[in-house]
Amino acid sequence: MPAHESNKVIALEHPSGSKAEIALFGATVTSWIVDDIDHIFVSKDAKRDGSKAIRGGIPICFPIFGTKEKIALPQHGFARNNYWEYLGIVNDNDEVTVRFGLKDTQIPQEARNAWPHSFRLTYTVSLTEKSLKSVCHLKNEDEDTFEFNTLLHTYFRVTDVTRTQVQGLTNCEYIDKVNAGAKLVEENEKVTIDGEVDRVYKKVQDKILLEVGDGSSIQIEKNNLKDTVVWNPWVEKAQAMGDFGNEEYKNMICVEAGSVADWVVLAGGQTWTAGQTLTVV
Ligand SMILES: O=P(O)(O)OC[C@H]1O[C@@H](O)[C@H](O)[C@@H](O)[C@@H]1O
Repeated sequence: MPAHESNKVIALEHPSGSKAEIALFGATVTSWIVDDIDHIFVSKDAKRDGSKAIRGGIPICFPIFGTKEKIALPQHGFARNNYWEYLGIVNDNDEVTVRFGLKDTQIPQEARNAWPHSFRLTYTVSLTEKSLKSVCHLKNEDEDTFEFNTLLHTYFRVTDVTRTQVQGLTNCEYIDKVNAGAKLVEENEKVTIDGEVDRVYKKVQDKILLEVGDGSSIQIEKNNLKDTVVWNPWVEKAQAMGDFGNEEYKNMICVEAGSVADWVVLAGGQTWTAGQTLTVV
């Protein structure tokens, strides 16, 4: 991709005034504005030249989440680190939809060697007055079965993370990544943030609610995704990240819908569809 196109962004506008922007790099949603408020966080220090996954927005983790010993891919896989093909916008009265595509032939040979499968990933982002829907369609173009993980790594913009609350995780088992991977059960009715949090909640109900802390809430509804990751880097991790401001942990919370605790198995020739809808309520 020529350098001048490396930060190319597709803009969506709905007749109601809601707006969204999606970067071709990683097909990463970088803005979602409803009633003049941008609900998506992107760091002021995010790299926007294709040299690194965009720090913020909704990067897509695929085909792995985190790192995997046996698969020599960078953390969270290759989908967020490559340019996707722009497949066009469709406008109808109720929603504006854009489509992007990523195939194995579009990713570097090194990544194809690490995860040697033929696939076609189509990603649609639809904007309505109050909602943003993201859907992944994955086709296994091999004859053999493959396994993968995927996750919509959504960074929400908040004014004070200590005032946010996540509702809907009660009684879910979770892996506490800041506690040596301890397996715990969520006992709180609402999850709050007052320190570093990095948890993989398993088998989560499809509708959960993020109370932003200023009176507004965002409903996060996932479809065909089992798990929810909640992440805030807090002080030390924020300082350690080169593409994240030292104080920015106060203004974001990641609530990430995915299937990451177990592999998803997709037989040759089959298609798998999953996604999330965010709605300002
Ligand atoms: O720095 P990255 O690769 O974008 O990852 C950010 C975070 O992403 C979260 O989803 C993970 O649970 C964290 O462990 C990780 O630190």
